[in-house]
Amino acid sequence: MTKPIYAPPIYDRVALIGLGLIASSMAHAMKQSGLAGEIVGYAKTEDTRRVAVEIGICDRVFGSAAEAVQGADLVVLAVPVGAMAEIAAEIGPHLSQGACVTDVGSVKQAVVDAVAPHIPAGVHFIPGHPIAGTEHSGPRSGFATLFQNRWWLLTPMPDSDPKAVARLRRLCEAMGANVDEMDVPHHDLVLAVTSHTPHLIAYTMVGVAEHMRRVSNSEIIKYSAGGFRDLTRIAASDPTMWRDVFLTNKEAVLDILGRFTEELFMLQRAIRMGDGEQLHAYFTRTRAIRRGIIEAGQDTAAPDFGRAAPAAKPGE
Ligand SMILES: NC(=O)C1=CN([C@@H]2O[C@H](COP(=O)(O)OP(=O)(O)OC[C@H]3O[C@@H](n4cnc5c(N)ncnc54)[C@H](O)[C@@H]3O)[C@@H](O)[C@H]2O)C=CC1
Ligand SMILES: O=C(O)C(=O)Cc1ccc(O)cc1
Repeated sequence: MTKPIYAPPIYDRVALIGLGLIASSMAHAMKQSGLAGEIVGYAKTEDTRRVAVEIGICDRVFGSAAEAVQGADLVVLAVPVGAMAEIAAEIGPHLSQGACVTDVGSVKQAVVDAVAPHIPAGVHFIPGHPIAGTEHSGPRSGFATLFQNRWWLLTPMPDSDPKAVARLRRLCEAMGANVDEMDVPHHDLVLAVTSHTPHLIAYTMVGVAEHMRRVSNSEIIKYSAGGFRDLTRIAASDPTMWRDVFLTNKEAVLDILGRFTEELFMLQRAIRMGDGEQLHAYFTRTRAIRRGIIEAGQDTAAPDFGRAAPAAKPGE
């Protein structure tokens, strides 16, 4: 039998700030492959801290972020984007020299603006974003394979130390992700197209169904066909997280939403005019995009991840 090869951990002590879906998935992935010497955590509530120790995602937990980051060589900010500034201000004076601070926020410019001013000289700040998730939240919703074959975008600062970036890249890759580097404004525009506006459309469509009093709620559940069902999964995503995404990536989302509305009006007109040729040509182009995603091996459907993971208990 071949012996497993144990590589040394990439970081000696990782501090996870916020212990929800992404932090707990990172913890599971790091534990599984021995990527961190020790994992410590901070969560706002006593209940979440207790769960984190109970399910083994943290070796130690702290009641303040300031305490949790002390002595850590990697600090991961895994809270909603709107909470980053407050956390960064709290941890800034307690960061160790040479440590790396990263985050997993879905928007990057707002995080850079919120966090960078609080990072002292001698500490590396390398923002990041795993393009992987589910509609679940809380410490129990995480699982080790979440990042497998998914993109993890890093948006290093212009003066980021290449060695610190390479080390963080190594961690993301060891958790199964493919890593790309991108500049911050480009990240926010790309994600507005691929993630943020689609979520808004899902929220809207489910809202429309809810407002249609002619169709009772029981009928919506009973007859929900594939398309609507998929949208309800997305529309079940965490309200705080998504409120923050739309408030902080406002310009890019409004830009894409404007384009979306123009296309929608164009399709609406084609339907009214009975222009089947235009509808067929349009749907043929969109089908090619879907096939391209599958050929690129990027269709690791989130609904399966959701089913694989136990749902979080309320309040976690
Ligand atoms: N859920 C997803 O699918 C993905 C989320 N992200 C990003 O990851 C980050 C974390 O998201 P999840 O892990 O999904 O969230 P989650 O809701 O599962 O966990 C968030 C954690 O932050 C804590 N928290 C919230 N507000 C706080 C505050 N003011 N101070 C201290 N702690 C606070 C919560 O108590 C919880 O422990 C967000 O910035 C989100 O944009 C990135 C990729 C995917
Ligand atoms: O659940 C899904 O389908 C997602 O789209 C997950 C997701 C949510 C937010 C992100 O910033 C990245 C990925």
